[in-house]
Amino acid sequence: MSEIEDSASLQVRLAEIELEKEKLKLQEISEQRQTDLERDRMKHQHELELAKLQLEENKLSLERDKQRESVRQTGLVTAIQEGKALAEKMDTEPTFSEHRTRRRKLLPAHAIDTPDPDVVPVNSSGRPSFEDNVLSATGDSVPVRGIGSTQLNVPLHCVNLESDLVQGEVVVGVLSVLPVEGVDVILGNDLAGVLVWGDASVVVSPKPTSSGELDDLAKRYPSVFPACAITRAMARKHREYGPDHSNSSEDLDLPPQTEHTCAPEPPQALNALCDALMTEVGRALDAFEADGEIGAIVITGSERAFAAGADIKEMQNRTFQECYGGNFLAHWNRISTVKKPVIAAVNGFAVGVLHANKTIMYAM
Ligand SMILES: C=C(C)C(=O)SCCNC(=O)CCNC(=O)[C@H](O)C(C)(C)COP(=O)(O)OP(=O)(O)OC[C@H]1O[C@@H](n2cnc3c(N)ncnc32)[C@H](O)[C@@H]1OP(=O)(O)O
Repeated sequence: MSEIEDSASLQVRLAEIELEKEKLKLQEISEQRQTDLERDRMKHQHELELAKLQLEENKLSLERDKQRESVRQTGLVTAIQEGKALAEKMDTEPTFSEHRTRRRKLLPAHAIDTPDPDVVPVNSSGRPSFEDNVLSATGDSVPVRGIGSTQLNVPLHCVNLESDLVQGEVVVGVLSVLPVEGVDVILGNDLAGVLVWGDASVVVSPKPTSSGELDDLAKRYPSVFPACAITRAMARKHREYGPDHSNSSEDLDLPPQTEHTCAPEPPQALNALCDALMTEVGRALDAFEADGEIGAIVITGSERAFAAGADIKEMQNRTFQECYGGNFLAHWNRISTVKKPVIAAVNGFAVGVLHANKTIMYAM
């Protein structure tokens, strides 16, 4: 073979190889396309399946809603009819709840029969047969105080109630026996709102709940406790109507009261705590503390004001340094060192700074 022929056949071979390579590439691309197409097809089929299932579910749910609505309508009619009959019966036959019905007519709620699996069916007596249908149980329970303060754990059930007070599914605690014969469901205020109220009764002659026995402290300090019980109202009654009309000290067998009046000169309507007044208060406190007959001290003011605070007229010309350095108001501290109980019977304005047992109070 000549060299030219060799070269030509080599080139042909090379061209064939190139061709082969191109063919393989095309095949690869075609296969890839096939795979992509197949994947897309499968994906679309899957989506279609899902859409079909969703449609089916929607249809079922629509059907169930329709059934529920129909049951609700039937139950409502039944409950209204039963309610009317009961209301008529209640009008002629007063029962334990007579006082309630006089104020507002209450109709008992009844559980109604329903094909819905999560609602309790009722038996022929109208009482829900909870034991027969455990599907109504929520799985929860609540502690309830029973007779004699015993604690019961009451299972919670989901029931369908139809009454004038409550409609629809509610969660209730279930007891095998209810305390009132003929009553199947007792509604609390949380379900029935303000339409249900307790059996509050008015006591015509109230009796004190305590035995009237004095406690230990009252026995140890007999003069202190009755004195502490004297209120401003009693003191005023004593002042206004005199001892003859005051039933306070005599009826309670209190020790005699000592009254001390401190009035500034000239008298100030609002008891501004001027120097003279506070000096007089200090003197009275000394005397009361020394008097063994006095167990406690009650400080009161006038009808309009307990006190108008420090006397502004006295203060107005003094500088801060004068007040602070000169122990201005130092004699006020006497009230915080009294060892007997001091009670403030406050009426009207109580302004400024009050010292009481080392506590400083701002009041108005
Ligand atoms: C220990 C310290 C530093 C303190 O206590 S500081 C607190 C000092 N006290 C005050 O700032 C209270 C001042 N008083 C008042 O804000 C008003 O009088 C009150 C208590 C709200 C009552 O008001 P109103 O009912 O309108 O009565 P009002 O007409 O003001 O007072 C009646 C009279 O009491 C006088 N008065 C009232 N508070 C007074 C006071 N703290 N010092 C001297 N006079 C006083 C007042 O000047 C008036 O006198 P007059 O009839 O001669 O004009």
